[in-house]
Amino acid sequence: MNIFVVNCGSSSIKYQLFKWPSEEPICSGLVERIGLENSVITHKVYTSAGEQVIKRVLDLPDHEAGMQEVGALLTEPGIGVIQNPEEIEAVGHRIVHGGESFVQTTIVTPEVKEEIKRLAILAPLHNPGHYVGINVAQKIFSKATHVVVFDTAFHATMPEKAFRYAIPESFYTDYGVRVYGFHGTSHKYVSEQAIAYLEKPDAKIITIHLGNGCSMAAVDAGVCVDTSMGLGPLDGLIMGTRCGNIDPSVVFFLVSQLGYDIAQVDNLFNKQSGMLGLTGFSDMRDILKAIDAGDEKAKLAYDMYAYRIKKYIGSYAVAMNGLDAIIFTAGVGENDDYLREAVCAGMDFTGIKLDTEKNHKRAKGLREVNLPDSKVKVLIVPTNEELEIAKECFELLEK
Ligand SMILES: Nc1ncnc2c1ncn2[C@@H]1O[C@H](COP(=O)(O)OP(=O)(O)O)[C@@H](O)[C@H]1O
Ligand SMILES: CC(=O)OP(=O)(O)O
Ligand SMILES: [Mg+2]
Repeated sequence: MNIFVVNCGSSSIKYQLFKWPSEEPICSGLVERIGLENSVITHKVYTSAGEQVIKRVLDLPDHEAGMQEVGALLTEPGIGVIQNPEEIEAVGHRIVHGGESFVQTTIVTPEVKEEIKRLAILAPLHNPGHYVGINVAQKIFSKATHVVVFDTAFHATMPEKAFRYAIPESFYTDYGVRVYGFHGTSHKYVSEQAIAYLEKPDAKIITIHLGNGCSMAAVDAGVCVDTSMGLGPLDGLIMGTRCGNIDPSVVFFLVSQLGYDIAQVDNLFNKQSGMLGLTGFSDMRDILKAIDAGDEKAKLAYDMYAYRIKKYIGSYAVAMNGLDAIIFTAGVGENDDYLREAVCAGMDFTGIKLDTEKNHKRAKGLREVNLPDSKVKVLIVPTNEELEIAKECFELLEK
């Protein structure tokens, strides 16, 4: 079976085509910097002779333009991996927010699409892209069964003391106002990889997913017990354009003193804040360049970003009463060695001792970058949300 997986992030589309059940990747790709100048498509075709990489720079204003470009690449003469889009039998879509209605992997129906669209109120940076992604993919892969896999699913195991907010109960019971948590497919995938690597099914692990959106999870014996994002993907860590954890008093101040309306507050916190608000750049590579050029604001923002992660490591280690491993994953977590160093610096009392030399080495795959006497393993585990989604997709269709 050919399973095509689409992961529309806030600024990117990741996609991968798999042969299933052999789990063989046929091609994959990444559309980056959507909505910014010079969007880049990196498309990889896997053959017995090796990997063929096709890179194209073009301006892609939105997810729709990106998806169309991806569809054309799959069948392009010379590099195409299929003759006809009808050869794709299933498409798995990554969906950030399924609200109370959807937690389990589900086949796309018009009702499912409407609910995903409606939930854009809770995930304004993601659900609109997902909705467009499903519609465009349904046109291109019209013969395929389309399936949605939710970011929230892995967090459904959290105990009530972790997922409830300290506001009157009726907001939870009547309206579902609670912590949902996101990036679940990634937290699940990397924690399972680490458990297998450590050969320790009862390991206490903190997963640190640092992409454009950033979140952490406390995973005890394979089960998520807490996570840093909340009702929507805005709480917790400092992100590319999102502020993360902030005192709600700031909202009162913006509204009562500065005359903001709620749409402006939403726009400020989701799109103009985080690293963008602090430095003028949302992409960590631009921030690293600015730091190199002596930009003090960029340096402060980087320190703040790392400091926020440290605080969650501390609280999750205490919440689980122990810690066997921390995992860095996603764009920043996997690639930014200076950030990993900044997070792990001065944490010896927790048992975390980074091997700076190993940490700076460029390498692929799961790797351990702690010193031999570190009580806590420091792991870099490349996430593979696409593989996990294909797996969920296949399991559903098999039933
Ligand atoms: N070599 C690198 N060094 C530092 N940051 C990097 C590097 N490569 C990618 N990133 C950062 O990773 C982030 C995107 O991560 P990704 O997981 O692809 O995000 P998303 O899925 O949310 O779109 C960007 O901020 C980008 O700057
Ligand atoms: C939930 C979320 O923030 O996703 P992303 O990192 O893809 O923006
Ligand atoms: Mg992502």
